[in-house]
Amino acid sequence: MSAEMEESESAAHVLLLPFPAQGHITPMLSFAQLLCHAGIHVTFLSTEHNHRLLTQRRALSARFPTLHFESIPDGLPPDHPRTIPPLDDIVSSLRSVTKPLLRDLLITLTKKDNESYGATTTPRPPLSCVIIDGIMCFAIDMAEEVGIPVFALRTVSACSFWCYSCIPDLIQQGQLPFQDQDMDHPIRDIPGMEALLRLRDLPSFCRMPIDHPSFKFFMEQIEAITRVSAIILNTFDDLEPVILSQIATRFPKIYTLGPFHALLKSRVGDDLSSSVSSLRHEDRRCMAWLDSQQSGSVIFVSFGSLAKLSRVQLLEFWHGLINSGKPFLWVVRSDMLSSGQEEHATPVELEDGTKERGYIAEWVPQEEVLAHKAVGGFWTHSGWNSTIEGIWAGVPMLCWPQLADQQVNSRWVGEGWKIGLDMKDTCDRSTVEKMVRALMEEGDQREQIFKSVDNFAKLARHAVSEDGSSYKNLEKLIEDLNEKIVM
Ligand SMILES: O=c1ccn([C@@H]2O[C@H](COP(=O)(O)OP(=O)(O)O[C@H]3O[C@H](CO)[C@@H](O)[C@H](O)[C@H]3O)[C@@H](O)[C@H]2O)c(=O)[nH]1
Ligand SMILES: C[C@H]1CC[C@@H]2C(C(=O)O)=CO[C@@H](O)[C@@H]21
Repeated sequence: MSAEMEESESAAHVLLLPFPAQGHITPMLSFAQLLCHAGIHVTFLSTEHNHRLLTQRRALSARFPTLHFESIPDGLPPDHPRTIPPLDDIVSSLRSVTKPLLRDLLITLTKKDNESYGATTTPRPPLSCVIIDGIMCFAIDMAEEVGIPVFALRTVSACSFWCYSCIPDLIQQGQLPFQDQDMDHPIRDIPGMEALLRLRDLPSFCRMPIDHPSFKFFMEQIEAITRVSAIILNTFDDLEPVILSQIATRFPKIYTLGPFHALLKSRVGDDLSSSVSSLRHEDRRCMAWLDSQQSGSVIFVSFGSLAKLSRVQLLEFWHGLINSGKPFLWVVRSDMLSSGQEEHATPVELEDGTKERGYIAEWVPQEEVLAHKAVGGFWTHSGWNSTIEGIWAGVPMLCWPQLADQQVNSRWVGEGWKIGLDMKDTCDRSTVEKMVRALMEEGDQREQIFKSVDNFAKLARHAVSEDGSSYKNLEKLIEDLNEKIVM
């Protein structure tokens, strides 16, 4: 046996299982690169559909020889739109089709002579750990059956994760479900955020009846994740210290490694493209448009990869933006309009206002956009990746949350960290105009927000530096994974 082989057999081999959506694949792939950079073998298991869309995977494997991409069917027919929500189709096919196939794969990968498995050429040591997305808990059964330790990477903020974890308590106390109640009613019983949340700030599924399949899905995940050996979070200690200590009362092992994209740059180097995990084609011409704008003048508008707008909402947002008089770069995905909402002619004042001071793109290199000096504000749906990217870039945020954790994040942005304004549950053009002006125009409010986000941006830089918490936690995780090798 060659020396290289011996070395590779003594390394850890981890299987990563992301939930099949952009906001979950991006952090999982950054995490994969961090592990590979430390010499750990990673099998990155995507659904066949997303595997095909990850066009940069060959370049990534060339850069990280211990990164192995594999794919598995999601069980949906080829012509299924795979839009989420709704969750029902994907969740039930993952359980019925993917789960048994995963079991077979785990059995194969844990064998000592699995080197020839799959299309990759670099040999892999036997699998020693599975790290699932924290909402792919069906995989815990399979890993337990095969006898491999399971960790969970939760792609939401610590505050959202904690809030989810406390939902069974709120149900037991009779605070949930709620009906016809004042949405500003305070929720006082989530330890660590006693005076902060109102009913409207709870995860969006709390607005559903508790027998709704999506509510049940989240409850199952909340329960199942308590079985994993460790939790990995894309946050940093100085951002959510109180909440992290609350989480530690229920989850004894937590690794906070965020912001992942920044830790990756700090560990691996600055030449990494932030777009390697993109499932969509990016319109890079927006960068030249930004170059032509004044410093701090542009509001960047992006609602992530899943949010849907009705035509009425889209028009209200558009009117509000135009009426604010601010230059804007807006990501309008072709699948963003809710189905059943036909296209109509666009009002001429919107066409003209956009030509004058707007740029609409299908998808952009968001991290680069946020780092551009022309960008002075970020109107976001408060997805966690966008929020932590916004914090890293030190850009004040305007929040319009829609789904799941976004309701919690936006409350923390507005009232917890005071790094932005929360516009949840409203979308009329005059509110939009007022909020955009408040975010972008000089004044006490903007100054306070800017100071606060700048402070967190500095703390984030410290976290990923050599003596920072995320950097050190990664070292600890690598050490722990290397100790878990099944020989
Ligand atoms: O034009 C764009 C728009 C977005 N992005 C990137 O796409 C990701 C979007 O992630 P996120 O902001 O978290 O939004 P979603 O795609 O909506 O993510 C889902 O997954 C997240 C992680 O679990 C949750 O926090 C969100 O609520 C959930 O909707 C980010 O990395 C963005 O940089 C681009 O690169 N270009
Ligand atoms: C479509 C949603 C299912 C749960 C995911 C989520 C989470 O709590 O992890 C947040 O928003 C969406 O990405 C997912």
